[in-house]
Amino acid sequence: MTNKVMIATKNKGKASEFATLFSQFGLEVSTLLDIENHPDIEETGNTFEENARIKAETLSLELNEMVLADDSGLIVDELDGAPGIYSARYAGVEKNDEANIDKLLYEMRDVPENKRTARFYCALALAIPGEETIFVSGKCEGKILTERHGVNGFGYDPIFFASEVGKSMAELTNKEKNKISHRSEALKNLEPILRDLFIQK
Ligand SMILES: O=c1nc[nH]c2c1ncn2[C@H]1C[C@H](O)[C@@H](COP(=O)(O)OP(=O)(O)OP(=O)(O)O)O1
Ligand SMILES: [Mg+2]
Repeated sequence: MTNKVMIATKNKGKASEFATLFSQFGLEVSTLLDIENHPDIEETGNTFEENARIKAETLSLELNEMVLADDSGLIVDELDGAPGIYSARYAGVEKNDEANIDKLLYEMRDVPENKRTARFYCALALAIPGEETIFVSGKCEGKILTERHGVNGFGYDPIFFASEVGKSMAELTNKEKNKISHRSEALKNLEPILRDLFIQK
């Protein structure tokens, strides 16, 4: 077994977090960003898990190797769970973080502090050729801020107040975020499976 994990993502923020997280296991990561001109894999599912499955299995079939995929997003209680699986395209244009934040701040403009609860959710799918795809998930509880704080991270991080640390996600270093994030919690749940797969035999 190689010491590389292929991740079906084009998101640089995720790629960087996974690189740090997997380095703890002595594993390196590659992503769709390393494959020249790879087309986007369309997310046609109705749940985070379905979309993670589509991304992982599509690339796994194409490469005939094990592939991990992450489908994640922000769930806002006052907005009945929106933007949810549509987080990346909330403002209409695909993957425009600034426009997505602006839209969310606008939708939440009249919502008082005690009703601004939200959570990040991450579904991971691990597709292995010839085997059933494995799913794990993680979440991170917080609140939607009324303006941007911090410059680190990606996506909605500047307006997500992480309750556990009392700061916005974008005020955390990559290492600090990895201690509390939905993504790291999901990966912790995958750890025993990864150990089995990568154990030296
Ligand atoms: O830790 C996070 N901190 C801030 N924002 C986050 C985080 N995790 C997910 N998010 C947001 C970004 C994007 O608006 C959506 C993910 O959408 P999602 O389809 O899973 O990822 P994506 O399209 O950016 O990359 P890809 O599908 O190639 O993995 O949720
Ligand atoms: Mg996506």
